[in-house]
Amino acid sequence: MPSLNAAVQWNNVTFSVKGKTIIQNLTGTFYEGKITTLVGPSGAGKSTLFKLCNGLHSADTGDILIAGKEIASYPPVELRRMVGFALQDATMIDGTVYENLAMPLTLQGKDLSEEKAQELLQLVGLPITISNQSTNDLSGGQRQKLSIARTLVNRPSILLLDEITSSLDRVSQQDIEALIVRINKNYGTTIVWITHNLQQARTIGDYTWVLINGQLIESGESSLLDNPENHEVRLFLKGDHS
Ligand SMILES: Nc1ncnc2c1ncn2[C@@H]1O[C@H](COP(=O)(O)OP(=O)(O)OP(=O)(O)O)[C@@H](O)[C@H]1O
Repeated sequence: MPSLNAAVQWNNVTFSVKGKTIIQNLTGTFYEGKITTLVGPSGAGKSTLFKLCNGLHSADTGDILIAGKEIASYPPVELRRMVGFALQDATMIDGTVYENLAMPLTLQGKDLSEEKAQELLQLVGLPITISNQSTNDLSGGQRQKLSIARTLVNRPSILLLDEITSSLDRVSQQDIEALIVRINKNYGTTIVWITHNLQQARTIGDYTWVLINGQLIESGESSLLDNPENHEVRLFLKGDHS
């Protein structure tokens, strides 16, 4: 394997809520500039990993290193800029496309130029003419594209995607998949993508993690999904686990 840098390094990370262990002694790497897909049964702890990764949760024990530095050493604002987060429901403020796009900068007391807004809309495949339209008029696929464009305003080096295509039709899904691959290739952005769609995990991922009961049961190149070594992973892939 060519030598790869760690964008996020997990060393023996454990995290509990109200006495219940949610992430157990997890060690692994999200590689810089690569797409890692994250699969596992419902409740396995996938979204919790993301919250640990952008500072919404703190590990009880173990270390999380981002670009080689302990996560707690980053000021929260810098961490949120470095680590972008897009969710399934693509929450919008009540306002125009432009206002939503500008929001990450507005919150920092900065402006988003018209040129930059247009560049981002074009990048994600939205017509620049919708800039002044209300987000209420957008389709599900358009909202998700806008949500992704909004995370790119801060030029994150790591992008966490939590089931961003699960409520979309097949065509919009493929559109978003192509967009994420484009972002990864054009900007070298490290992508981590939680998905319940195993076909998507296999085709989009360079690497895949299988998380079951808070444990990283198997990880490696995404082709592992064709022939996993672990019995529990085989059961999960057959649909016997969720
Ligand atoms: N704030 C909380 N308080 C109590 N339990 C929590 C909390 N957050 C998460 N959990 C529990 O932690 C476990 C992991 O949840 P998480 O949302 O990370 O799983 P997931 O793999 O992302 O699931 P899904 O695929 O259904 O989204 C679940 O059992 C959940 O109920």
